[in-house]
Amino acid sequence: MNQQDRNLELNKTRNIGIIAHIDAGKTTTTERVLYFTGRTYKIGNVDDGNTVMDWMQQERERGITITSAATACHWRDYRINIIDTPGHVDFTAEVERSLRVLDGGVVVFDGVAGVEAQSETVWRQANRYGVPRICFINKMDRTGADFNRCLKMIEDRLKARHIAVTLPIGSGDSFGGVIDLIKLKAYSADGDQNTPEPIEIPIPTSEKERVEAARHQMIEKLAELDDEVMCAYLDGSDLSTDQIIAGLRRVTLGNKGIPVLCGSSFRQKGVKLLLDAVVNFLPSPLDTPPVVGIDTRTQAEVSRPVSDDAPFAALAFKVVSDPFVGRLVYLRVYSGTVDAGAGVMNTTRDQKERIGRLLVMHANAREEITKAETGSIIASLGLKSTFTGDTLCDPAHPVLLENIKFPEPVVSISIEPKTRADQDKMVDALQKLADEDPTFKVTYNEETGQNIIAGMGELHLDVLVSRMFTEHKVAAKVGQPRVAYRETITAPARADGRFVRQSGGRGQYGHVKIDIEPNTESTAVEVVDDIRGGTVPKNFVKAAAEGIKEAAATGVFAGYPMVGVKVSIFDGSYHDVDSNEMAFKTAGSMALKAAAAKANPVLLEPIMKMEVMTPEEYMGDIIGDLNSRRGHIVSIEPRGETTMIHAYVPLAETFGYTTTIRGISKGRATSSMEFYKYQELPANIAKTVMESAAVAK
Ligand SMILES: Nc1nc2c(ncn2[C@@H]2O[C@H](COP(=O)(O)OP(=O)(O)OP(=O)(O)O)[C@@H](O)[C@H]2O)c(=O)[nH]1
Repeated sequence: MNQQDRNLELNKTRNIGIIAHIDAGKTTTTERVLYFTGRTYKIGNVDDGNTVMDWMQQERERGITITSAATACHWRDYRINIIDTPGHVDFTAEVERSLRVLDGGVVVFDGVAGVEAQSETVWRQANRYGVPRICFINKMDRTGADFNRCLKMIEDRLKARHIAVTLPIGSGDSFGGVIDLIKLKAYSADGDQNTPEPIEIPIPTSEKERVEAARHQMIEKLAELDDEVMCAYLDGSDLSTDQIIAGLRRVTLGNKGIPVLCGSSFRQKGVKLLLDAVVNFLPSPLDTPPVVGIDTRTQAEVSRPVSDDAPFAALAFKVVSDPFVGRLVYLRVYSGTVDAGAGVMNTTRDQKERIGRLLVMHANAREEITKAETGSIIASLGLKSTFTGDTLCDPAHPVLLENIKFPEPVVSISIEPKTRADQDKMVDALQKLADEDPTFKVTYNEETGQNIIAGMGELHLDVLVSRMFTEHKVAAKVGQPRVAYRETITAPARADGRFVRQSGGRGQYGHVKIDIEPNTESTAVEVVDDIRGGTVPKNFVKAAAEGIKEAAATGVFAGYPMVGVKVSIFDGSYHDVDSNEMAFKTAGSMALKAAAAKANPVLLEPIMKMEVMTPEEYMGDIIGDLNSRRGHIVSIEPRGETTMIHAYVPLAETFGYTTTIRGISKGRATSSMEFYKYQELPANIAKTVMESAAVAK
């Protein structure tokens, strides 16, 4: 297909994510973007609960973004596909999956709070995916907002080379607009949606010197990072606007520097310049490297060019049960095109699938299309067994792209419906929610007869339980949250697993010898076949390895999954008649249990990285409370009139924390936390946990 036949030239497409810490203003910024790009005709406000992006009832009630809705809009003659990602770490899966499919990111910061811990996490995630970024220092109208402090924090905490391309005129109450350092123009506000230009004002005389210095600094930094700009700079010639933009684009795409803008989304200042920056500096799909996957026929690595003419390959990155249209699967098309109604191959599940309808999503409105092209982000209907992370491709050119990695849940609760009659409805609703959210797991505990749900934090589960009520009309009672402990070993050990039964006719015989040792590098349980001289046939070793893995998954001494263990099966014996795979599976499991018992087993507990922002007067009480929760205070920093406390706290001690700090601070302190790492549980607490695990059995 040539470029003219396309809906839009590929170089005029931007797939971006707006990513940031909770409350930095992502939703408000996205709303303004949608307004200026003409997709919404009324400005929505988060606080009134009428924004377009936060369309789920839950989000409206809580004023937070839970799912990342993909939405398409047009700016100048570019198409921008935006994925709104939530800032709450409990919903980290959303950020992870978005980063995987996006080409560029807009990182929004609160002008007062600056770089917060969660932004550091997201920044690191974005580094991992090599996503080029620009920054937007929002909320410059808030008292205490400080553009320079934010720049310094970007440098110190994110270790990023920032290049300020706009300057604020004043801040807080006197925030009067934004100066564009590239075009050397000042704007008081964005104006309405009928023009792409903001409302221009003369550069205030009092700002002239500062503007000159900042522009000089911008060009100098750019010259340091970009050879072409350096040449022009050394020539002594004045750089043109186009030269500066092209230089900034190269530096951003090369992840060498980060253009930084500022404004106030709420007051509609600086958002149109931000849109210009998105199209000027962030990559089009053509700027990203070709996607790499495995040819499932040959197992060879293959790369697919970013072209409509290449075979179709796409990644499913989100599943939503839409109450009106059904199961929507969001796809990022990496190469080729696909028609509505086409038969495709799901290589992750080795299954044929049929794409029904294709939709471009505009927040909560949808537009039907007949063909999805390379580089697009679209939603499809009709896919029955495609899940988040799956690859869809042309059946004649099968390719498997890397799956999206999600963290394992760290907290679980039991759940039962309020009325017996609702049991089936509840299970169905939970399955639908788990289908949408890869960090939410539903299991049934045979021993207790309870349904267990597990997720990334108390809030995560709380939101899912309320969604079950609002969207699926099932009311449920939940138990106390329980920590997802892990088992591991701290010393090497060796043991035999011997399973022998002799009862009448054919008996059972399985025997393996194993060595186990801790592996702090990984959370996996790795089993290797070290059998020499065929003392045990391969298929029996494989069965024993399966037995070891199964035993490790359900735990060997306290019923929690085992992590970080290396197992080597180095010897054993078999019997010509009595040996079979089942017997070796059991022997493997017995060997692991015996070896683990000798290897100083310990329980690990999840530790959360917590951040509390509080007025100074409550600091003492909050720290006292954190200490009583086995918390470890990492740092205390003044931030304007508030104080930021960083701490590590065991997850088990954080249940109900939001209510506690609300009490201590009369509602003025806020906290956020995210999973940090697993750490050995103190012996006295481990004893209690093991005793209660024994009782539950
Ligand atoms: N003063 C001021 N307030 C703002 C600005 N932008 C957003 N806010 C307010 O900040 C709060 C959080 O804004 P959101 O847009 O919901 O932030 P978010 O980052 O999307 O938050 P989550 O969706 O919960 O992750 C709301 O009360 C907004 O009205 C701004 O430019 N200035």
